[in-house]
Order: sequence, then C-alpha cells, then structure tokens
Amino acid sequence: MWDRAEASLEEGLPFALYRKPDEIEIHGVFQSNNTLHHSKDFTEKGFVFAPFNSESNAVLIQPDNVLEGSFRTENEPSTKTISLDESGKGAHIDLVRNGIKEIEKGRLQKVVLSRKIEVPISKSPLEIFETLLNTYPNAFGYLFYHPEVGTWCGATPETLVKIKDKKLQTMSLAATLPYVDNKKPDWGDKEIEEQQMVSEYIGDKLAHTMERLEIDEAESVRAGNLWHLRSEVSGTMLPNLKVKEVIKALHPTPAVCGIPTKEAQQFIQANENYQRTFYTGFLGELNLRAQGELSLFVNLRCMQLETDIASIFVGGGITEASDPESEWIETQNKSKTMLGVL
Ligand SMILES: C=C(O[C@H]1C=CC=C(C(=O)O)[C@@H]1O)C(=O)O
Repeated sequence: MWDRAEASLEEGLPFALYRKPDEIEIHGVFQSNNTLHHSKDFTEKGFVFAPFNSESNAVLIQPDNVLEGSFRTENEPSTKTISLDESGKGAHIDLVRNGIKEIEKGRLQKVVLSRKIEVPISKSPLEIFETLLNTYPNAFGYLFYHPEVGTWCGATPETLVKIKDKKLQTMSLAATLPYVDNKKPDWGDKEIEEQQMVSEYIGDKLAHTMERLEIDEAESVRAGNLWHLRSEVSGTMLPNLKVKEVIKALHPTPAVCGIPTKEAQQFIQANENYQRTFYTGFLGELNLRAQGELSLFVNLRCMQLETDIASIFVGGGITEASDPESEWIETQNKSKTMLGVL
C-alpha cells in the first residue's frame, strides 16, 4: 500500500490513506486517473474530502482500487522539543477581541476563530504520515492527495457522523486544556458552558430527524497533548431521512463554526486573515462498505503539505467569557499536535 501511495504521488494520481481511531488496519482508496470528482448528495461511493464552506462541493476520490493493510504502532519516544513561534500573536489576539466584541453586541453566542502557521519541512508526506500514525493511535489519522486539491494530513479527535443501518453516532466535542501527566483536567465554567452549547445545538439540529436521540453526559477525553470535553450522541434516523440532510444539519457544528451558524460563518469569512479551505471541513468513507454506511470525521489537527512548507491550522471556540491571551496559548498548544510529527 505504501508503494502504491508513493507511486500515486509521483504520477499525480489521487488517493487517501487512513486509519480509524484505535484500529490497526490502514485503508487506501486509490483513483486511477486524475479527474476531480465531486459528491453531489453523498450517495456516491469513495473517500470524501469536504471544505469548511458548506456551499462548496465536496471532493470525492473514486475507489478504483481499495487496499487494506495493518500498521503496527511503534511508540516513538518523543525526544523532540517543539519550539513555538510567537509571530502572529498580535493579529490573533485582535481577532479574538473582535469576536468577543461581536458576542457582547448580541450578534453571536459563540464563534470559532483560527489561524494558519507556516513551517519549513524536510520529510516526505509518507514519512510524516507514518510518524503521525505512531504518535496518535486514538485519532483518525489520514493522508490525502489530489493533484488539484493538494496534500493534506491530520490526526483528528472529532467524529462528524457515523451511520450504519440507519443508526447514527456523532459527538459534541469542545473545550481544551493542556494534558499534564497523571492529572485529570480541572474544567472551568467557560469550558463547561462552551461544550454544553455544542451539545444543545446538535440536539436541536437532529431532534426532528431522529426516531430516538441520546446525548450522554460530557466526559474528559485525551487527544495527544490536550484534553477535551466530549458527549457521545446516538440515535436512529427516521426511515426516509437522507444522508445529505443529516450532513447538512451537522456541518459545520459550533465546535468549528459558531452559534448562530450563518452569522458565525459570515464573521469568520470577514475577519480571519486567510481562507480555511479544507480545515474544519470533513472527510472519510462514503458508502464504501455498504450503501448508506459512512464514517466521517471533522478535519482538525491537520495541515496542508507543500514541497518545503507545511501550513498548520489551529483554532478555538470564543465565548463571552474568553480571554484573548489564553486563546492564543490554546492555539499554540493545538499546533503541537502537527508540529510533533514534522
Ligand atoms: C477548532 C479546533 O478545535 C475544536 C475542537 C475541540 C475543541 C475546541 C476548543 O476548545 O475550542 C474547538 O472547538 C482546532 O483544533 O483547530
């Protein structure tokens, strides 16, 4: 599979390699020509790669060749010290301040604000992906390539939605604290409220589409060097509900956009200093195992790889209680996830 991926990169042919959280199997979806396909309504078969902007088309890698293999994780001792760069601090703090002002005016309840960090790289995409698989066994780890889209990889902790036999699973994931050895996180009111907003939003959005819907209590989950708060959400879809409607209800969730969605999207578009493209979009298997079965993840803790440069994307949820300096530190901490594999 690795040779095939290497050859596809050389020949400019699209593919996706991925490993689901806590699994050992690696899957490869390879397309045998370089056509840029899109998914119209998520009934197609393949690997989907969708941008943040829900109005734009989702890219589809057609499964001309599907390969499976296993990957034995070697726990690479992390000897590396990650040096963090303070450039971009002023601009990010201003962005967060503007977000808080907008919330105080009552136009928004929450908004997720992000930035891009560019770093030089010397490793190949496959070397980076191998380190990523070794470093983050609990995440959804992927390497995506399309000559017209670029090369992306990531280790995301967030499921957008899994559907099988009309049974749906998703999650409300928000709030961040750094991981400290042998210590449980001590969540403050800001974080608890931030995650509750996401749970309530998902509940409201899905309620009318489900026969049954359960939202579990929030629990602390570890994602690399970070802690998050997560509630598992599960339900049974109404018989005639289409997958497209479920995705429309869920993407973009307030874990990556905000509340209300449209106003938060407009604020992000007008105020972030770059284009998110595929960061905070979603990706994964579409009808590959059976029609109506999918396994999609939110594109977080990710980066776009170019020949000598990687663009790492990091953001955080802003509420009225946010402190700009802490939000800056949070994005610095989040950047360590990808910096650690370069
Ligand atoms: C937007 C990101 O994280 C989201 C997911 C979990 C926790 C988040 C937070 O604490 O703000 C964010 O909502 C990111 O990692 O770039």
